[in-house]
Amino acid sequence: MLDRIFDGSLMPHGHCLLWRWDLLFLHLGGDLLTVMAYSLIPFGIFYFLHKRKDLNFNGIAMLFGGFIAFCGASHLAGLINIWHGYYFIEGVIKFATGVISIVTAVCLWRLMPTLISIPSIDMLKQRNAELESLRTELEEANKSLEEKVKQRTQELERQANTDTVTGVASRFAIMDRLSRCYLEYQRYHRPFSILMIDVDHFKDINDNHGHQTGDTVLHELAMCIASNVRQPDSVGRYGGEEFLVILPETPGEQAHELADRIRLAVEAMTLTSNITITCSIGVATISASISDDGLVSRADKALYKAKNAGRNQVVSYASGMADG
Ligand SMILES: Nc1nc2c(ncn2[C@@H]2O[C@H](COP(=O)(O)OP(=O)(O)OP(=O)(O)O)[C@@H](O)[C@H]2O)c(=O)[nH]1
Repeated sequence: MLDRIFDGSLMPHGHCLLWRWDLLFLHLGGDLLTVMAYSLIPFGIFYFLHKRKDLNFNGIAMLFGGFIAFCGASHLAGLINIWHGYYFIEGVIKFATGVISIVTAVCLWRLMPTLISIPSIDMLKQRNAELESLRTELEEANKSLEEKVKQRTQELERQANTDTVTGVASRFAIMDRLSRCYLEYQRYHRPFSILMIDVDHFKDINDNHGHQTGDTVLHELAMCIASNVRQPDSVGRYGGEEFLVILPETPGEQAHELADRIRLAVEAMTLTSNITITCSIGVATISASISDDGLVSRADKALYKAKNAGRNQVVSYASGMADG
């Protein structure tokens, strides 16, 4: 059997071409170029697949590469057979080429729907443009959402920091300011004072004129206090009819003077409800021995003293008063 396969004694193909140089040149040149090309193409395919591992056409590409390689081998056998008669080997190679070609063709047709569904460059460009416009829309929506969140956060912060009845700082905000003043005092030794202001007999206003009027009085009082302090000072509602004023860079004596100015201004105030009110004020100044809470407690003690002494007066905390 092997003898038959490797029997090169059959008539070489060159005899059919009558060994004419022009025919030999055409067959030889054509086959040689084809063999070279058919050897390079499979390598090109394998190199491409190696570089593009994301493509899922490995099977068909390998078949295609194999089919080309076998075609090249057929042409090579044809070349050899010009001088030798190995037609059996050429036949085997041709048959194998035929089989692999048919398999490749069948696989190609089966793959056709997938291949056709691969989007064209134009389709990809159009999809890309659609995605770009979608991205722009999303960015704009995101911007407007961020703006709304920012506005809402500012609004919530404003609500948390502002007392709704009086319009001055809420208890939370004024206590926060006090903590910061205290930290600054600890770090830079900047003195500051506080005033605790309380309306005298405010309960009577509520009882005689109603809660609504009471609210209006609190609002007008807050505005009066705010208009009598400097820009760096802070006014906040400590609770009920009590107001806390923080006076940065203000020693006790100046704070007392300012408190008395406020007291007089409140006394002279013309309220929309035609009521007159007075207030009592406790003054305390920071010192090394106390905390911010201790300072509030001292102002409360001084206020208590002012109330007990007959109201409508200012009392500064003195060391004789017991700390609360
Ligand atoms: N209208 C109004 N009244 C309030 C508010 N918060 C507290 N009050 C009232 O303020 C009054 C405080 O009364 P008291 O603590 O007895 O003090 P006072 O009547 O001012 O008497 P002295 O402080 O001792 O001069 C109470 O009647 C509370 O109901 C508020 O937001 N609005």
